[in-house]
Formats: sequence, structure tokens, C-alpha cells
Amino acid sequence: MKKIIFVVNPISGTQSKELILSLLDEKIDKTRYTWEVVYTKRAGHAVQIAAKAAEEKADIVVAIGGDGTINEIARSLVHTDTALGIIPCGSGNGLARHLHIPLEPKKALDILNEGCLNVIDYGKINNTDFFCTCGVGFDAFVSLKFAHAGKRGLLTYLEKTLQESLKYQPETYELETENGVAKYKAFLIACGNASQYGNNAYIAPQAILTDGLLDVTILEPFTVLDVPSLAFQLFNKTIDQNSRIKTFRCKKLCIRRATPGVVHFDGDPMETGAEVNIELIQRGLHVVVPYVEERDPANVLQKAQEYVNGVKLMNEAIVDNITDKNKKIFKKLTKKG
Ligand SMILES: Nc1ncnc2c1ncn2[C@@H]1O[C@H](COP(=O)(O)OP(=O)(O)OP(=O)(O)O)[C@@H](O)[C@H]1O
Repeated sequence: MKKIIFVVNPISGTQSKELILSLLDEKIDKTRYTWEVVYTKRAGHAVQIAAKAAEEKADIVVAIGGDGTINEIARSLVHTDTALGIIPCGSGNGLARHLHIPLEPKKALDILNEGCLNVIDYGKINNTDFFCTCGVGFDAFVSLKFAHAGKRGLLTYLEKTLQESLKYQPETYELETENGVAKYKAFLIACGNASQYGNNAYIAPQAILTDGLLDVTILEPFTVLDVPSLAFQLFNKTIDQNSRIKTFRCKKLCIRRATPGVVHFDGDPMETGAEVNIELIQRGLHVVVPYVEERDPANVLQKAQEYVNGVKLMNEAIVDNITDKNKKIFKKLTKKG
């Protein structure tokens, strides 16, 4: 009998976790698995739960949450024989999407019964592990705003992105890799182990989870005229073709900036000094993934649907943002009048 520990983050995303848990009895193969469900009680708790599970030789620890929950669990599972499983339940679900794990809970549970094991890379940013993406600049700044927003979900994320993008000023960074040193003025520098932030926003579209390399994407300063093509290419997996983007691959990267500041790892913010050291460790984490044959057909349909949903949500967020601003302007004008 194999042992699964389900770790539920009650605050991740906006989906009902109870609905997912009610499916376990029906979906999990009882002839092969026994299981236990543990709720996290606070940020960081999943690190301890997963460490204990690995110590007790559990076979799989399943994250019922988003990339932050996965990060906490996976940190304790690297270089052990305990595998990570994922029932995507976050706001962005970047790693799950990269691995073609279905977002529908019933189908994601099927993967635990029918999937196979892969061993993927992970990274470290100033010695903190990340599994999907990390970076400095605008995306790190938004992760800080999102962490303090008091609510989660894609709409909150878009709202924060739109609010902050108007004010954010690019910084100058010195980048050192095994291939040399270069300076860039940049809006953001993203480092991908996986290809996307989540929500199919492909910031490092060519990233491969098993190649031992970081995919670095530098977004240089841009004008408002560049925004439509940048947004389109971000979701279309072609942002590396934009003239405002520079990309390269490396094993290690040192980013030096003028002052200490915030970075993000898997979407969570962290304050660091002016020097940020990032490296990639090859093949350190076992993950339960779908068999290759199961990935493609569903995935094309899923992606088309999600692309349409993403564009729709972005439109709604932009309209809400404009409506909100107009209301404020109208209020001011009527007060003055
Ligand atoms: N019980 C808890 N109470 C408060 N915070 C928690 C609890 N359990 C975990 N957390 C924190 O919640 C944060 C958000 O979780 P997670 O990243 O999984 O969801 P998300 O941000 O909605 O999804 P995604 O990362 O996919 O966008 C994590 O950084 C984690 O530290």
C-alpha cells in the first residue's frame, strides 16, 4: 500500500477545497493507496507537514493549493524519494499548468492513480528554493502588493498589476553569469525554471523543467504603445520575439542593483539585499505527472478555453478599473461643483 498525504491550503485561490476533499473517497484507488488530509494553519506550515511526511517515507505529498503551497511542500521533498502531487487550487497554478496537470479536480485526482513520476529541476534565489519562476522588478513589486491585498484570485492579481504598472519605474541592474557581465535598464527580470507565472502568462516560453538551465527574460523599458503586443505575446507563448525583450540561458545568475529591495519566488515576495544570487539545481524533485499520451489533446482544448477566459477576464478587469477611475473623477468633479 502506498501512502498519500493531502495538504490543503484553505486560503489559496478561490475554489472550494471541501468539494475536492469530498471526491477523494470516490476517485482514489483504495486497493493501492491509503491517505490522510492535513490543513495548513498558517503560512510556512506546509514546509513542516511535508518534512514530516518525507521523514515517515510517505510516497506522495499532494498540494491542494497554488504555487506558494507547492513551494512550501516541495522545499521539504527535494532530494527525497517522496513525490509531489498537485491538485491545482491556486490563483495562477503555474507549475501545474506547465506540467499539464488538469485544473479540473476530478481529472487531477485521476493523475494520482494513472500518472507517472518525473524528476524535475528547481532553483534557489538567495538560498530560498523556487520551482516555477522567480525574479526582480515589477513582478516582484506586484507580488508584494498581492500578498497585502487581503484577497486572492486572478482578478485581484490583474487589478494590482494594472494599478501598479502606471506608477512603476524601471531600474538598472548588473547581471553576471558564467558567460560574463552586462548592464540592463529593466522593468523586470524573470528567471524561469518553468515557462509561466501562472494563468498561462508565459514569461519564459522556452523553459524546460529538466534541462538544468535558468531561462532569463529581461523586459526593457517600454511605452504604452508596446503594451498590446507585449500582453498578446505573453499569453501567446511568443514574448521572447518582442523587441523590448532580451533572453538568455544560464546555470547561475548574480543580479546587482543599486539598493536592497523585494524579489519574488513562485509569486511570493521576499526582501533581499542589493545582490541577488540565483542558481538552478538539476533533477531534484519527484513529481506525479500525466503520461505523455494523455497530455496533448485535452491540453489544446484546455489552453484555447483558458486563453479565451484570460482575455475575457483581462477585459473585465480593465473595464472595472476604468469605471472605478471614472467614478472617482466624477465624484471629485461633483464635489467641486
Ligand atoms: N492556513 C494558512 N493561513 C494563511 N496563509 C497560509 C495558510 N496556509 C498557507 N498559507 C500561505 O498562503 C499563500 C498563498 O498560497 P498559494 O500560493 O498556494 O495560493 P495562491 O497565491 O492563491 O495561488 P498561486 O500561487 O498559484 O497564484 C502561501 O504563500 C502560503 O504561505
